[in-house]
Order: sequence, then structure tokens, then C-alpha cells
Amino acid sequence: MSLLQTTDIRRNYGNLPVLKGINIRIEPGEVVSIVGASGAGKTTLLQILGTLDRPDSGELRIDGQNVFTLNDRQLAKFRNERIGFVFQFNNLLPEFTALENVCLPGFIAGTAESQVRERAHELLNILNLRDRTDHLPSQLSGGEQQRVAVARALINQPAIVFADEPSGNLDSRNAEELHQLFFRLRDEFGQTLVIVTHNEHLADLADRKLVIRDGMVIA
Ligand SMILES: Nc1ncnc2c1ncn2[C@@H]1O[C@H](COP(=O)(O)OP(=O)(O)OP(=O)(O)O)[C@@H](O)[C@H]1O
Repeated sequence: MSLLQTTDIRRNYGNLPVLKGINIRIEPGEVVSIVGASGAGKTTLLQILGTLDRPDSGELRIDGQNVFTLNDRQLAKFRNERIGFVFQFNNLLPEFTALENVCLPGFIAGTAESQVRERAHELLNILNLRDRTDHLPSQLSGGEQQRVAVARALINQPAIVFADEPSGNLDSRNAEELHQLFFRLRDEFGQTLVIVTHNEHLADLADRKLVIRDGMVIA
């Protein structure tokens, strides 16, 4: 069974059809890029795949769960436990340290504090942030902040991670480092990732590239 499967997902904004019947499958351990012109519907699709938005019609299964049959509370719990997110602007909480930011989704999930902290340290080590655990976001470089956001996305061992323009705000060296990190997570941990990007190099490095045009997957 695929890790993620959509059936005829449609989404309109008012009378503007933005997604016109999306059918995709994503297999465990794949890095899939989503590309397409501005306004093609990439972010709208990613928001729906990440269960942050509901489609007007169609079905989404993640890890065997038909997610839009869940009510909002059940869906929020599913999202917290099974899905990780990395956004262009990392949304780290400015008054919390790197370690605390990484721990937060683990605490929300109700996992034992000692277990969450242990895993957060482990992730920060893996992401080469061992010396940055007690820094506030403002005391970190853009690349470091984004790696903290990746650690936060991984704290609950999600089935899948969605990233929307994750390197859009980074210089080319930091962007390249972040891209290498995504592939390391795939290779070392079998992590599944779906990445919306305008970065052609990253899009081409992915195991598979989905091209969205005018609300449809054309390749
Ligand atoms: N909340 C909203 N209300 C109304 N229209 C919206 C809303 N969000 C997106 N749209 C419209 O839906 C279409 C698709 O937007 P979306 O953000 O998904 O495109 P995109 O492919 O991610 O573009 P970009 O590469 O510029 O980020 C656009 O025409 C956009 O104006």
C-alpha cells in the first residue's frame, strides 16, 4: 500500500477552480518534489496533503488512514503525530531555545518529557547543531534555524514530512546543505519527504518530480 494516496482531490476558491482532480501516490522512503509555475496550485495542494486544509471533494489516505473522515480534533492529533512540516519561514518561537522549539510538538503529543528531550538532543546532534541547543532563534544563522525547524518536524517520528520552499530564504551554500540533509534523512532513516520548490536543482535531485500545471498533475 502507498504511504499516501489521493483520489480526485478538488479545491475551489470561490468560483476559481485551483485543484482540478489530483490523483497521486507516494511510496515510503521517497523524496518527491512538486514543481510548477507560480499560481499553479502547489501550495494549495501541499496544504491539503498536510491536512492543514480540506478539499471540496476527493479522498486522501495517509498511512492507511482516510484522513478527511476525521473531525477537526482527531485530524489535529493525527497531524501532530504523523506529519512534519518545514516552511520557507521557519516559524520558530523566538522566546524559546532551539532545544525547546524542537521539543514542543513532542510535548503536545503527550510523550514523556525525558523521552522527548533525549530525542531532541539526538536530532540536534544528527543535524550538526550540538553546540546550538541553548541558542534562541535570533542567535542562529538562517541555515541553522532551518535545520532546527527540520529537527522539530522530525521529533514525533512522522510518517511523512512536507516542505514548502524550505530553502527559499537561504543562500546557495545553506540551501545546498539543507538539500543534502533531506537526502540523508531518506537514506539513513527511510524518511518520506514531499517538497514544493522553485529550486530546479533540488527538484531534479528528488526521486520523483510532480509537475503541476493549472490545477492538474501533468507529469
Ligand atoms: N486563500 C485563498 N483565497 C483565494 N484564492 C487563493 C487562496 N489561496 C490561493 N489562491 C489562489 O489559488 C491559486 C493557486 O495558489 P497556490 O498558492 O496554490 O499556487 P502556487 O503554485 O503555490 O504558487 P507560488 O509558486 O506562487 O507559491 C492562485 O491563483 C491563488 O491566487
